[in-house]
Amino acid sequence: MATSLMVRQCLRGTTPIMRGMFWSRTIGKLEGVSASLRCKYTDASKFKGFKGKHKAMAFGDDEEQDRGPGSERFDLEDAEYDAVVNSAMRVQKRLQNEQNVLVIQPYVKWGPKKSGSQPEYQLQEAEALVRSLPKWRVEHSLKVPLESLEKKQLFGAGKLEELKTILSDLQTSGKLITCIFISKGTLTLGQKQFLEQQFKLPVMDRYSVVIQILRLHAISTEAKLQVAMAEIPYIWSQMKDQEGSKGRIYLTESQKQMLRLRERKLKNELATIRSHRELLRNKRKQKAYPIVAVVGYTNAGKTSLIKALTEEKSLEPKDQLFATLDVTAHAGLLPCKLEVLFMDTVGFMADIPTGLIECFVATLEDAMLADVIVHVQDVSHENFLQQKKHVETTLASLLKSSGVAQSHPPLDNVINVGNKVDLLATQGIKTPTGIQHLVSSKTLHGMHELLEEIERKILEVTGRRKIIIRVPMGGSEVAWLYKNAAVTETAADPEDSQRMLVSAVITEAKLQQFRHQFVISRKG
Ligand SMILES: Nc1nc2c(ncn2[C@@H]2O[C@H](COP(=O)(O)OP(=O)(O)OP(=O)(O)O)[C@@H](O)[C@H]2O)c(=O)[nH]1
Ligand SMILES: [Mg+2]
Repeated sequence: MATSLMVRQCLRGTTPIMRGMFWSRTIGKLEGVSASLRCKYTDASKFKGFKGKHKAMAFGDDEEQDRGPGSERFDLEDAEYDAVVNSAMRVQKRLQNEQNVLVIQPYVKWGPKKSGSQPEYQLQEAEALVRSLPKWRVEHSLKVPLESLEKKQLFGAGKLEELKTILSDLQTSGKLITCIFISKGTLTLGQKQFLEQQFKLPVMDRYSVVIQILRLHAISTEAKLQVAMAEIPYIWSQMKDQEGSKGRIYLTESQKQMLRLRERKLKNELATIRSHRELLRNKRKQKAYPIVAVVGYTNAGKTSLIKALTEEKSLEPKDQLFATLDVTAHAGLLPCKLEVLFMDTVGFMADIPTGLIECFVATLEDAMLADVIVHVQDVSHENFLQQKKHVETTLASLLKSSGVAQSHPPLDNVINVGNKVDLLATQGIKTPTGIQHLVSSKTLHGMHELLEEIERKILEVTGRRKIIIRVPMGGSEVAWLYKNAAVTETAADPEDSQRMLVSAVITEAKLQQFRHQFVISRKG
């Protein structure tokens, strides 16, 4: 049901001939794979052996597939909840409006609480978060050194006066600031209320800005549920603060009950989706499609790289943080013509509160169970080494906490790829330490070499071999090979007109089976 629905959806816009081709080639072979159209690379010479045949498949963009058949629908729209989340996050209603934002990046100058990232880069990232929201723009931004980020009112009296003067100078110089983004994970409700009184403007923290972006970018049911789930710890934390510091009750008993019920329902719903996802994963494993997960820091070019590797036109890279929130799979061909699935994933980012990340961890399970992981890094970014470190540390801890590490080799199946090489000075580019391939998803530089490396790694980790085998013309051997291996080429045998040469990629186990069935039994 799920497959046929998705296939039907994906075939919209294709011609009858294409549809015919699709049904005959795909059904019973690729589970849940969508439209397959031929198209050429702009610079095909760079892609020897990779002719551009591809298919795209999006796990997570089909509701039936997301949820599993027969599951009940959970309505995310709830006026009572909206009232609660709006007051906790403050900005929902203003999301559609234009905002001129003053970005403040507080940072600890010395001591153990000093962040690993330099404040310049943290500020750049904070600005990029604001720019990821349509109609929001950075009117002014500044870094503020502090002794600690844990003070009750965040800023001391002197610093606060300084900031108020800066704000009033900006207003008098004609810059109309409409809200203040303090780029710290979470501000307590007390801090927010105090600062809003002082600045007479709405104040947002990193958690609430990221949630706004995620809400906008969530497309699939799973992503929407995950974002809804990610909001709940934030509301609880804001409520706790209000009760603790002021002794007032921020949520009524019925609102608390509503929140608990919503949390429970979301958990159940996500659990159902995840068990269905696991089922799909197992099906894919049975079909023996090797899987290449593409991971990396947000905006590194993961989606662009997959688009370049698969020619999948529907993929839309965007200059926004957290543009991709759904794990999607896109079929591509390796130079040996073996079909593989490239999985696009959610980007990583430093200084994101744990409550937020946790909701997206399960989405990354598919990536963690992949045969090969391509770690895309933006080598044109000044801070790319720090970004690399952040992704590696997070991936390693995800592997450990999810228990995947026991069943899967630790990150030794990773290929480190440096993307956006076209943005580096052309003279004397040196491959940075730890990077195996320098590529440009824009100019397609280095793509063929990368595909060859992916192929080498895939064959190694999945125990597959490339073989050329001589079989009787039209015999059952050929049919067997088509069923059990990836046949990449067939040709007439120049030495024997009764035989043909079949090139195939096959696992060692299947090769043994072939020998047993056709070579040994014939001898016997
Ligand atoms: N110049 C240049 N720009 C690139 C290259 N690869 C990607 N970009 C640009 O970088 C931006 C981000 O690209 P995406 O592919 O969306 O990045 P992503 O890693 O998928 O980002 P998220 O999904 O948000 O985590 C887009 O504006 C791309 O056009 C490249 O090789 N060269
Ligand atoms: Mg993306």
